[in-house]
Amino acid sequence: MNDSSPMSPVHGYGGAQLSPTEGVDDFQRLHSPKTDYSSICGKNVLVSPTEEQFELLKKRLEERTLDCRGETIYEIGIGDDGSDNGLDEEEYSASVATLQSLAATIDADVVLLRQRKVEKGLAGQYLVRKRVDTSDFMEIRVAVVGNVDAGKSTLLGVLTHGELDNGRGHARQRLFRHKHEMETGRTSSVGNDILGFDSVGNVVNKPDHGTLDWVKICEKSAKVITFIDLAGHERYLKTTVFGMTGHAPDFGMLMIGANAGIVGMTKEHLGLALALSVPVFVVVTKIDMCPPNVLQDNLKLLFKILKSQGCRKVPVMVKCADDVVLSATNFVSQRLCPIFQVSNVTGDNLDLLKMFLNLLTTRMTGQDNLPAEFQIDDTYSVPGVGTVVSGTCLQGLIKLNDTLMLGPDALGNFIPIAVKSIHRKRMNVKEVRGGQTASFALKKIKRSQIRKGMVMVSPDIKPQACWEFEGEILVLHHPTTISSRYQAMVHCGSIRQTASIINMSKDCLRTGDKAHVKFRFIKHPEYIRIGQRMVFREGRTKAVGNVLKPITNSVAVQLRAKPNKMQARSPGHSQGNSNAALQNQNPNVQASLFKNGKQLPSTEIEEIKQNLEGVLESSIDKRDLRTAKHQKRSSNNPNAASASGLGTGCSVSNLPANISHTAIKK
Ligand SMILES: Nc1nc2c(ncn2[C@@H]2O[C@H](COP(=O)(O)OP(=O)(O)OP(=O)(O)O)[C@@H](O)[C@H]2O)c(=O)[nH]1
Repeated sequence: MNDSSPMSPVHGYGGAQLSPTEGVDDFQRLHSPKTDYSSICGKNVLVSPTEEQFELLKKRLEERTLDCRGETIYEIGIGDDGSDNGLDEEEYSASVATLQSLAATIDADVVLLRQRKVEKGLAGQYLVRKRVDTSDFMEIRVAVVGNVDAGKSTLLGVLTHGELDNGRGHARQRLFRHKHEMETGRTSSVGNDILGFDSVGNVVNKPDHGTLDWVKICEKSAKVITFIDLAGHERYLKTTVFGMTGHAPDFGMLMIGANAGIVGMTKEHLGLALALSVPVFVVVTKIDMCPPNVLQDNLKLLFKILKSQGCRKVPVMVKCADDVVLSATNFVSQRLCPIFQVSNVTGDNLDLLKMFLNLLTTRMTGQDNLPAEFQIDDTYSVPGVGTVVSGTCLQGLIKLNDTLMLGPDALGNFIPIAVKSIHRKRMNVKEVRGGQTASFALKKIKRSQIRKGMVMVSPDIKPQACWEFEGEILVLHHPTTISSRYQAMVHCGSIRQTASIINMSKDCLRTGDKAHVKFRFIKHPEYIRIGQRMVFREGRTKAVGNVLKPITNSVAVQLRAKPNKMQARSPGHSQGNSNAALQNQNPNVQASLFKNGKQLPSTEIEEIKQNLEGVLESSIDKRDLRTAKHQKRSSNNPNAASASGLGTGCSVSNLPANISHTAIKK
């Protein structure tokens, strides 16, 4: 059955997935035995279906709701080929009645979204959503971005607390998490706010004296929107990038103040969402206080930017309920960019925005039978509970008391760990599945052993950490050129670590260049997956791309870690930072290179080096390289010619003895 058939979801709804699970569902669907739905293709099938057709219709409905985590949108009165559209009033009512009985069999409600006159009568779109299950709900994550003062926190305050703003920051007060945020009115951290909808699309948030009870909201909701409130100020860009990558948002809500227009970080945030393939919708706030000509000029510029080559979006101004349905049902296609104009003070168009949020559907629809993967974005130590980690389940199903592999630690190891309890939005649950965020209380582990960027995965995955990985990047901005050894922060999922370029397919990269690049993390190994989106940035320098290949077969030792003060004072460090870095990275080496605070004689170091042959890889920083080159020149040793390969990360064992030795000594 194709998408335009009378009993099929609207085209594009619920289709796209995030990269980690991309393709898996489709593959399984294509290869599982298919049911033949050809007998329920006609636009009249709902008018009076036979028993057999009814069963097929029910099966189809169940499949579709399962696919979209509990809901789907149906079209009534649209023929397969699109040429014979519409039903007369009687047929239409009979079809709606059939849809309602079908929905009742799967414990779902039916809500009319949009009805219209077509060539031969009526056609309509209906939302079929499973009724509330007090222990489960669909979760959609929306990252809220935009320049400082665009009204992000205010809008979230108004949406989640149901009270309008006074134009002087009243509504945002409840959302601030830090004293300095209260004082300055600026968001600095990644915050979460939730908005719950029941099965018929009503908002369930009911603040009690200004406070929201998350558990109550979740119990009453069929769908919960989690807003990831990000900082607008440039100073907090690192945190904002982390929010966009680490919290795996389904959508981005770009906020623009009507009077200020596209200023400051607006373009930066839009570019970030585009780079991470997060579909974006725009909310223009403060329309109550903006002169019409300024608003028009700013909207004109917004349209121009969205349509430009870099964005290639189709902007759609949402002015009525029909526009909402059309844009929500076609939104995941990523081309469409719905634009709302709202006021947090007068409440103008907030209904349309709420309706749109109610219709958004998750982009992660992974299957439960895939091996579980959970990325950690925060850690806590909760009195009486112990160590708690929060994050997003990227795929699979995690149940209470499951044992998962947690890691990688500084040595790249994963350890088995049991899940003691699971919370979703502060609600105690027994399981969490792909696309949902959760917090786990863990057994027998200290908070200090866990960091953001670690993962918890099913032992079936046999996870491996990597120091190095290959990626394909596009440089969005760099004032001059990027060459080998350039270091910047890699953001990839919840990983946030400086990495250096060890080699690349071009000599140097300028703004707009694409290249195949090999990266090396400088502090510790990480768990990354093929196809993950990544951002590589330092200040305003920015490159985006994909992970092509984690290099998991070697535990590379880094010789370029910055010496910390302790190391600088250590006797070994007075002879160079390389040994200190070796110490940092590998306790096996740590024990051996220094004894009683004194560096071992070079012969012994050489011996250790040989023992580690085939295991350790090293990179040598600029200073080491210079020293190596200097040594090469002064000794005029023909073997030293291979030192030119140092920049690409030779292994210690491959280096000519004098050079590796010198590098270690230096
Ligand atoms: N008149 C009017 N004022 C608004 C509206 N929305 C927000 N404001 C005011 O704009 C100011 C800034 O709003 P915030 O919500 O703090 O802006 P923000 O985007 O969250 O700023 P950061 O947290 O620093 O990124 C506050 O004083 C709000 O009261 C609106 O629709 N109309």
